[in-house]
Amino acid sequence: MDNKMDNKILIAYYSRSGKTKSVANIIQNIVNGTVVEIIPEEAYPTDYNTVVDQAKKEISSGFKPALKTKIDNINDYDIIFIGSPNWWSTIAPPITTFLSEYDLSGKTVVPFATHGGGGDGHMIPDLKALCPNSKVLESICIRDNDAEKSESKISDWLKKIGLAE
Ligand SMILES: Cc1cc2nc3c(=O)[nH]c(=O)nc-3n(C[C@H](O)[C@H](O)[C@H](O)COP(=O)(O)O)c2cc1C
Repeated sequence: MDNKMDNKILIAYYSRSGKTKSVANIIQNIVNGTVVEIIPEEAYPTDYNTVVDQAKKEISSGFKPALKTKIDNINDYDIIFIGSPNWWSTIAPPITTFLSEYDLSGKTVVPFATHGGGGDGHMIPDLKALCPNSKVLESICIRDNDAEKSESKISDWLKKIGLAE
């Protein structure tokens, strides 16, 4: 697959503290495509303990925060990378909103995640449940402190799943 020829790749991510953003940018450098940051209308608190508490409540109640980010042309994309930090072993609520707002049926979805030591928990089954009619490729999960220096790992993964040469 020559991704540099068709620009039908979307790389959508949520990142509160920049780690998932770094991974998104590394992916973009390799596969090209359009990077879109998923921004909630209300930013999450910068204080760690406050956001951890808030996230716990949001996740347990299934809260879907409104998004500032709107994608008008989602149907232009065939391959959609979706990046999230691990929050309480699952995807961050803005990603839950994103997957609920956009119908990705028939598209190829490529999850990527960052974590603080717990790996990807149940992020992938939770994500798959929100896009049941998509083809979900093998994901990658990067430790937060390794995000900026994970180029070769990311490149190997992209080759393995057939999205890089
Ligand atoms: C609200 C919250 C919950 C988190 N829960 C987990 C967790 O359950 N397991 C884990 O390994 N890391 C957890 N982390 C750490 C983040 O997944 C990790 O630092 C991630 O790389 C942050 O990504 P970002 O910089 O793109 O926001 C949590 C962080 C936050 C803010």
